[in-house]
Amino acid sequence: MQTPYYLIDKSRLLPNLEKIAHLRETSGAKALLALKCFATWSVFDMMSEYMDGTTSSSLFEVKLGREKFPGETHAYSVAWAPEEIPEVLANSDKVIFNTAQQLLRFEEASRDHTRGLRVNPGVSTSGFDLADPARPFSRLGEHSPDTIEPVADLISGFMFHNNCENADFDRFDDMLTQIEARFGALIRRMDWISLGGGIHFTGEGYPLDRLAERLKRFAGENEVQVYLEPGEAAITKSTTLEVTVLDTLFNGKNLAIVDSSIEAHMLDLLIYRESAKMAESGDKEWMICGKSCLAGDIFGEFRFSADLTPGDRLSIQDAAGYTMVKKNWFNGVQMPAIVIRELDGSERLVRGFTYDDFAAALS
Ligand SMILES: Cc1ncc(COP(=O)(O)O)c(C=O)c1O
Ligand SMILES: NCCCCNCC[C@H](N)C(=O)O
Repeated sequence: MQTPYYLIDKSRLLPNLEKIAHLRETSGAKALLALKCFATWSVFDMMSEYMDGTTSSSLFEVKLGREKFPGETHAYSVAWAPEEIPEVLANSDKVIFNTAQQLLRFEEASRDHTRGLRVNPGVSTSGFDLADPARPFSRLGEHSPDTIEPVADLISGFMFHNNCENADFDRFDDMLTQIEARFGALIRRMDWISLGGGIHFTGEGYPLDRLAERLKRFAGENEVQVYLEPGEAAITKSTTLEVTVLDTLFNGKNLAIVDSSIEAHMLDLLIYRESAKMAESGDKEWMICGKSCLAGDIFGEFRFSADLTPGDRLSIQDAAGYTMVKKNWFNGVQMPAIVIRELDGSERLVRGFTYDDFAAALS
C-alpha cells in the first residue's frame, strides 16, 4: 500500500466499542458518536452495533449521521442559520439549541420536534484553554438557571459538555454533583440529559463500573434518559498514520523528513502543541519532520533501534481523533488515503485522494 495512509485497525477499535457497550448495558446510558472527532463512515457499520447513533456540530454532520449511521441522530450547532433549519429537522431526531434566543427564534419552525438546550455549568475539566467549554465568556450554552427557566417548557432535554480528555472519574463525579446542585430543579423537569463527550472512559484503568453506577444513579434520581457523546473515547488508539521516510539529514540532530505533514494530516497536535506518538524504542534519536514548508512541521522526537534511512516505514500512533476530519491540502501535500484493517487482518483501501481532489477543493 502506498503511503501516506491512515490505517484504521478494527481489532484495535473493538476494545473501545466493547467498553462502550458494557457501559450502556450497566448504566442505561445511550452513546452517540461525536462526528466532529471522527466521521470516517466506512467503519460506521461496525460502530453502530455498539453505539446508539451520532451527534453533530453542523448541518452536514447531521446529514452524514442520518445517512451513514443507523440509530438516533442528534443535531447540535453553536448557531443554526435560518436556512438550515428545515434540513436539520428533516434529518434529526432531536435538535439542540445553544442559546435560549436560538430556541425562541426557531420555536415555531421546530415545534413538532424533540428539542433541547445546551447548558454551560461553568465548571469544566480541560488542560487546554482552547478546548475549555467553561472558559471565561464562553459562548457554549446558557449559563444561568434564570435564563433557562422561562424556556424550560419548550424543551425536553439539556446537553452539558464540560469535559475534555478527562481520565479522572472523581473529578467527573464532583462536577456532576455541582451540576445537580445548580441545575437539579430544571434537570428534573426534563426527559433526557446529554453529558457530552470528553470522558476518557475507554482508557487503561478507568473505573468503568463506578462511572456506570454514577450515571445510573443520576438517571434514576432525576428520572431522565442519559446520553453520552464520546468522540475520542470511541476511537482512541485504533488508528495509525503510515508514512515513509523520504530524506534524512543531520543538523545538530538527526532529522528524517516523511511523506506527510503534521500541519495537514494531524493538525490537532500542532494546535495543542503536543508530540505525535511512536511505538518504537531504542537508543537512536531522530526528529520526525513533515514535508510541508512550515518550519515547525515536526511530529516529534523519538528513539529507534536503528538509524533511519530513506524508504523506512513509520507508524504514527493514535491517529484517528480530530485528524481525518481536519486534514487539509496545505502545500498540496498528498492527502493520506484511508485503509481499513479488517478483523481477519486483511487490509482494504476505502478512499484515495488524487490531484483532481486537490484541484476540486478550490476554483
Ligand atoms: C458537544 C460535544 N460533544 C462531544 C464532543 C466530543 O468530545 P471528545 O472527542 O473529547 O469525546 C465534543 C468535543 O468538542 C463536544 O463539543
Ligand atoms: N489532545 C489535545 C486536546 C484535544 C481536544 N479535544 C477536542 C475538542 C473537545 N472535544 C472540545 O470540547 O472542544
